[in-house]
This record gives sequence, C-alpha cells and structure tokens, in this order.
Amino acid sequence: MDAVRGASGVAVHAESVAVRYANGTQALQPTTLRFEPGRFTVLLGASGAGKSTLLRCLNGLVRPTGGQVRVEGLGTLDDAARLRQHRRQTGMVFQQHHLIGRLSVLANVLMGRLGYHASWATLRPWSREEKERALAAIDRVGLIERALHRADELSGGQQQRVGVARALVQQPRVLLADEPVASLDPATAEHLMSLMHRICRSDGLTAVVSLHQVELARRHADRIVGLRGGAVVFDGPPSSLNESAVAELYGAQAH
Ligand SMILES: Nc1ncnc2c1ncn2[C@@H]1O[C@H](COP(=O)(O)OP(=O)(O)OP(=O)(O)O)[C@@H](O)[C@H]1O
Repeated sequence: MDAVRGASGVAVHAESVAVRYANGTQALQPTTLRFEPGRFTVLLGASGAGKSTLLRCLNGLVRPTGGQVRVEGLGTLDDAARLRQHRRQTGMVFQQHHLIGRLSVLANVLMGRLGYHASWATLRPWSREEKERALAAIDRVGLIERALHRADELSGGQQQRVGVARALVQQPRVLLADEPVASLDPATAEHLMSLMHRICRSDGLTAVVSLHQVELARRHADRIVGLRGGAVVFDGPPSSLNESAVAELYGAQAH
C-alpha cells in the first residue's frame, strides 16, 4: 500500500488569475483562491461558469492572461522547468478517462509514470518497482483482480477508477478532476467520489474537483467554491451552501 503513497499535498494559490480566450471570451474574472493540502474542494457552477478554465490554469494547461498561479515550494508556473515539475506532481482525472481500450488496466495505469521518464526512456520496459507501484494503485481503487484485463472490458465506473489509479501512480501532491462522475450513474458516482475523497484525505492531497451535482458536492466536499460568469460567488463549507446560494449559482442569468 505504501508503495503508492507519495509526498503529501502542496498549497496551490491562484493570485488574481484571469483568462480571456483568443476569441474574446472572458472565461475567468480576476480570481484569488488558495487551495490547501488535505482539503477536498468542489467547484460548482452552471455550464460555462469557468470551472474547467480554472482547473486548467491550476495545472498550467491554460496560461492565465492576468495574474498567476503559485505553487508552494515551487513558485509561479511561468518557467518551463517549474511547469513540468508541477505537472508531474499533479494527477488529473477527466470526464472521459482517455484509457487505451486494448491495453490492460496495468499498462494504462503505468502511463501515469511517463512524466518521470525522458521521452527516449519510455521505450524501455517498466521497472519492477514501477509495476509494483502501479499494482498498489490498482489495489487501492479495488481493481486488483482486473489488473491484467483489457481496459475496454471494464464498466464505465471501473474505467474511471483506473483513471484514478493512473493519477495516483504519479505520486501526486495535487489532484485535479474535471467532472469525473459526469457519465456515471448516481450510485457509481457516489462510490467514486467517496473513493477519491478517502484517498485525498488519507494522503493529505490538495484536491480540486468540478461537479454538476450539488448534492454530491454537499456530501463530499470540505469546501465548495461556486462560480458564475467567471467569478467566485460562493466560497465556504457545504453547510453554508443554502438554497439561496444555490439559486445564485444556477438562477437565470441576466443577458
Ligand atoms: N478554448 C476556448 N476558447 C474560447 N472560449 C472558451 C474556450 N474554452 C472555454 N471557453 C469559454 O469560456 C467560458 C468558460 O468555459 P469553461 O469550460 O471553463 O466552463 P465550465 O464551467 O467548465 O463549463 P461546463 O460545466 O460546461 O464544462 C465559456 O463561455 C466557454 O464557452
């Protein structure tokens, strides 16, 4: 089990981060948020509110057009080497799990180690240590009996757990997930959220997860950040997300 446990989380700080896309869309107003280690933060907001844009800024996939992202112990992400280091320590879970269906669960999970290798070295076989690490991650998401099955033989929920294992094998300090349960049935979504939250809590990871389901956020978040029109309109514990706060998040937008 410990083979898969990495260093604990690092704080990630969005400092007046703003994003204006090339087509002129202001996806994120200047936004300042600090994400703390060991805390499971859920981003809520209607479609187009800016959740994915914020997540993409946090791992440097989108470069802010204003402000900056600062990572504890590393600094800002405006330097290629620091950005690479940050990406390596940031696990991503996506709505579409991007698994390679014809490869085994184990082979897919090992892909999470690619960031630790120079590109030429990926032609070499995986080390025993890396395979053990991958198997420990697969065990942690409850799929050890499926480790050698093809990924496309698994259910959607199981495939999403493979996506979580692939993020864990990276030994991440930060876990970012963009609508990880969007394509899952309610019970499977509940299970995956519990699993992710449990792992993040026990490893002390800094987790930021976007969701569309308010009730799931209420049950699993330590903190909810609500976005509307690219601005933060709610930031607090689930207990303070009352009906009027939800209405403000999802109510009819003025045009
Ligand atoms: N690459 C892009 N180029 C131009 N505009 C974009 C781009 N990506 C997103 N947008 C726009 O930026 C705004 C915020 O989009 P974003 O995807 O961050 O929202 P979201 O809250 O994640 O939405 P959803 O819940 O539908 O995924 C939207 O108006 C969207 O159309």
